[in-house]
Amino acid sequence: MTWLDLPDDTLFGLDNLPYGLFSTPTDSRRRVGVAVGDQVLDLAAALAAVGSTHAEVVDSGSLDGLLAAGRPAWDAVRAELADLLTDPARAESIRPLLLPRSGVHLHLPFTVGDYVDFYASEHHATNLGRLFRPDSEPLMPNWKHLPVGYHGRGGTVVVSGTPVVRPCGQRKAPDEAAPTYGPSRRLDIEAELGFVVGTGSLQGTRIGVDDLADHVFGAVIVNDWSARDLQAWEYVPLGPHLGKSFATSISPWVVPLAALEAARVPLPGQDPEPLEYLRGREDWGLDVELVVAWNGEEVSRPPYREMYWSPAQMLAHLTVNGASTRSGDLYASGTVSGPRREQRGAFIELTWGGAEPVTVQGEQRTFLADGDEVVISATAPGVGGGRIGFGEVAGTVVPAAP
Ligand SMILES: O=C(O)/C=C/C(=O)CC(=O)CC(=O)O
Ligand SMILES: [Ca+2]
Ligand SMILES: [Mg+2]
Repeated sequence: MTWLDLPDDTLFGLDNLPYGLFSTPTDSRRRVGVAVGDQVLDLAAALAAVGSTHAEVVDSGSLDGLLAAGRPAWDAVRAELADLLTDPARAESIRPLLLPRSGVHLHLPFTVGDYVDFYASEHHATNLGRLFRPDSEPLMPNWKHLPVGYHGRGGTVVVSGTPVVRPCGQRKAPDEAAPTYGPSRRLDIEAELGFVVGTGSLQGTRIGVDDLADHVFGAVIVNDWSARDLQAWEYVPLGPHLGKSFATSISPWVVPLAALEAARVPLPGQDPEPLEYLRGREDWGLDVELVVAWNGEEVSRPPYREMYWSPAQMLAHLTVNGASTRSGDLYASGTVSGPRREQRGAFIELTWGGAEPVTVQGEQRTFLADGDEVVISATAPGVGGGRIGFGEVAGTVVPAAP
């Protein structure tokens, strides 16, 4: 029991305790915070107040220090947090270190290293295959043998709330004779989960499929903004490039892996059986439900539990060739889509390439217009039987640069 006055149905109870980076209007220092109820706890100050040896590691102006500190430190800090929020003797010293969340500004919580995006939803991959390659089998022959992915652009990962400038580039519709240059006419979203690497791995080594917990610190919601017209023209034969590299938004709270234990579910099933290096004890999926709101109206609920490849398989595959990983690396699942239309995590699927508009605030819509706002939120079962929240990742489209 906590001495805090938390509503029973809070998505930010003691079973969650996600980490972020905040400043306030009167104090511009960037401080690591922990979301609890509708408040944020100044973590370094709280750990210092209880004489924790970990106070310094979280006092570096970002989550970088804690990420690099490794699993024993992550577990210890979480245990200390649970202790100081439940021990009534701590209430007096900790209470002043809690601020209303509504009054703080949230920043990109860690320095993003390398960014990889997978393609782990069978439903999404099948839909996109049909839309992009109508004359071929929707799934390529490799798709059920390895988690398909590509290396993205870590430097353009931004925190929720950052405006997204409509990208320009080469576009060529199938009925056009030649490409033209200009603002994307088919700007889209991709609702995904992202996994944050805390402890990296050396070049020439690999991370085993059972070793996820030694490396992954936690998870965020990702919106992988995608310009479908740029993508369709540029992607053969090397894959996603400028159509996806202009902005990728993440939610400001990193939900620790420990908070997701009650959300673990078996994978929907893999056939054929994957190769040995992709088979392990950690082959769980996650029962995370995403909600996509377009200009304030819910348009879809992508279910993460439907994902074909597990977070552990994606990490094992990412390093199986000996590629190193670094603290702050981010790998995303790929668009989360379920079998039903209202479970699709990208508008290109939801509107079937623009042919079947959806009604948003009374208007028939296909791709994103300037001024549109997309908010993706997510929740999961919590350890205590309730639910935990990831918060949200929001972004508003602003007109292309002149
Ligand atoms: O199938 C294609 O050519 C394209 C696929 C995507 O755009 C999806 C992607 O970036 C990975 C994902 O988010 O699932
Ligand atoms: Ca993507
Ligand atoms: Mg709860």
